[in-house]
Amino acid sequence: MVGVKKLLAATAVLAAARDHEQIPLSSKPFLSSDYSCIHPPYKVHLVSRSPLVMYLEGFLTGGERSHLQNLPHGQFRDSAVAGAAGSSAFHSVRTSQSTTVPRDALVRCVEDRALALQGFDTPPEHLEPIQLVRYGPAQRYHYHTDWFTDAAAHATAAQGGNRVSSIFAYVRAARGSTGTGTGTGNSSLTGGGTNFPLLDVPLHDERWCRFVDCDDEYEHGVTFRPVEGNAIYWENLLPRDGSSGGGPARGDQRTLHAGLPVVSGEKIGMNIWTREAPLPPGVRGDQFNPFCHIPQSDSGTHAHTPIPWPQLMSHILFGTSQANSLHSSLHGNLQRNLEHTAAAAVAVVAEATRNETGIMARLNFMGVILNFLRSLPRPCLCPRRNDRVRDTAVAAFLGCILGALLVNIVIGVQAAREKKKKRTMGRVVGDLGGMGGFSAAGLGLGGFVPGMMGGDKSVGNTPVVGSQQTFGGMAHVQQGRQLQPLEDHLQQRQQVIEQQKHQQHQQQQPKQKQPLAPPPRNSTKQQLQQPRQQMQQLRQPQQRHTEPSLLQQRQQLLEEEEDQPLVRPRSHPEQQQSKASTHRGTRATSLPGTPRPLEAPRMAGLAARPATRRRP
Ligand SMILES: O=C(O)CCC(=O)C(=O)O
Ligand SMILES: [Fe+2]
Repeated sequence: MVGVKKLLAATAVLAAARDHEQIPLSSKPFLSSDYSCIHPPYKVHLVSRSPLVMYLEGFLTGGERSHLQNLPHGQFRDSAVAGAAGSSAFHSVRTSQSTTVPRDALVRCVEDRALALQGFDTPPEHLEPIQLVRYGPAQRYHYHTDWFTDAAAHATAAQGGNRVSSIFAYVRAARGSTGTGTGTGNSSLTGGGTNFPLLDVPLHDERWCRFVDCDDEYEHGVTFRPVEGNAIYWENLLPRDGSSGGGPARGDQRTLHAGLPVVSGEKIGMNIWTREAPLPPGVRGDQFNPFCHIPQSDSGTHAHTPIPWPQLMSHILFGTSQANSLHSSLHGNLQRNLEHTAAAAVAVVAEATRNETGIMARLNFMGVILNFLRSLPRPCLCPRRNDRVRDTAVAAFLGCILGALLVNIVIGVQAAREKKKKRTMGRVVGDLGGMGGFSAAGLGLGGFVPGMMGGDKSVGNTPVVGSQQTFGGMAHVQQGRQLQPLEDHLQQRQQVIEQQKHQQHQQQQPKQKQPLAPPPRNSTKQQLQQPRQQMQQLRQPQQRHTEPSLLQQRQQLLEEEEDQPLVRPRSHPEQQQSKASTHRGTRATSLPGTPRPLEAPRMAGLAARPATRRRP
């Protein structure tokens, strides 16, 4: 027993040291016990009623932003998108990097805010783990929807259904890398706006220009400028009107959007996605994992209240009364806190068999293993990457076997001295099996089994079922034939723009080439109205078209356009800044393969057209 106690003491020191290490420096202030969740008085501005889009001014506090900005760089991985048949894939449609955020007190505070925004009825289990996405120069996220277009693969009832809503918040919009920690504003970020091409909202008031690119063409929909701390909220699914026949809710195509390329500087955004139903156990990372579990207080705010492990271990080692008190002190959390329940059970059994020294030693050692596993740093047992879960689980398992061997050798030596060889050998074999099984069970609860079930469900930034990446809509890009609805929208939209530009081009032809009667006085209005009517048709939800088209074509056009930015006359210095801030030149008007219109008439046409959002 003396040896075991020494082992306990060593374990305590090791665990305490690791517990200390696990908190990154930048996170300390927010993870300390005196952190309290205070929601900022953010303002809500309605952008669109249908689809519901709201602009949230000041959604994140400065402290929250700097905490999120200072996450270790290594945690960001190349973003993946949902592939066909439920797989995920890395694709040029998303060149940014992303990571999920550990659910510390600060992150849970932001989660609570996101839930409160959506009413008080959405349980936290509907929230996907919060995702950060980081863009450097030239990085972008092409047009996509956040709702899963391939619902059968990503949005079954068992997977929590589809994404009801999205909140995209600007965590950082500044120059340089987050490593410098100088997230002081967005003065040096250019590009990186969030564009909703199918949003049909006339934002005429000048006050919008702080948040949207007022200099943008009407046909481009709405481009939100990346303003630190602000966020966009939108609803992804159409209201159920009976036409879905009790089937899955349909996604709203008007929520198509893109993260436009960053030209210079760095942008970090944050995705908070809410599902229709609770996510399966394990996806949120800390719900059914006894080693990672953080109980929820009665008030609904999350509180991390584990019993210090040395205290827990002393309960296990000494006597029933402590075990009982431990049991009662855990009463409120029993159902959610399997770890403590298991430890208490070990203590109770140990107490009941106190007279049997051998059994006592074994049970105690099991308690030690349990507590040792529990005392390991959370990134170790609740790692952010699934492969680390596996590695750690395997390593811990081997450690347990070794530990069991050691104890049994000690017991064996003692027993041999007492000349009870036969009995000892039986006990050694029994101990090995028992402890190995116990260790496996503990590890299973601790993350191994959740990691195996359904692939990757632990918190992490590797491909994980429906939670760790932006999957929405990107199955379109993977499989051409699935692209149809959104492609069609984009192609038709492109055609409308094309047509409009063509008309303008015609109008700009020298007079001698148009010897016929001058156009009626309202011709300009007609020109503008016709495409606008067409655009409005496009923006109707659920409109289906059958002509084939390619989303990539539009992306190629955008790239071409960025390579050759247009110089346009600007009337206001703020307009120039606004334009520069999102790097939105006029979009190309021709399909790939067709010659680009000549620059001069195109510019002349643009100059003649009062189609920007900003009104005089
Ligand atoms: O970066 C942006 O502006 C938008 C990002 C986005 O839509 C996403 O991550 O799903
Ligand atoms: Fe998105």
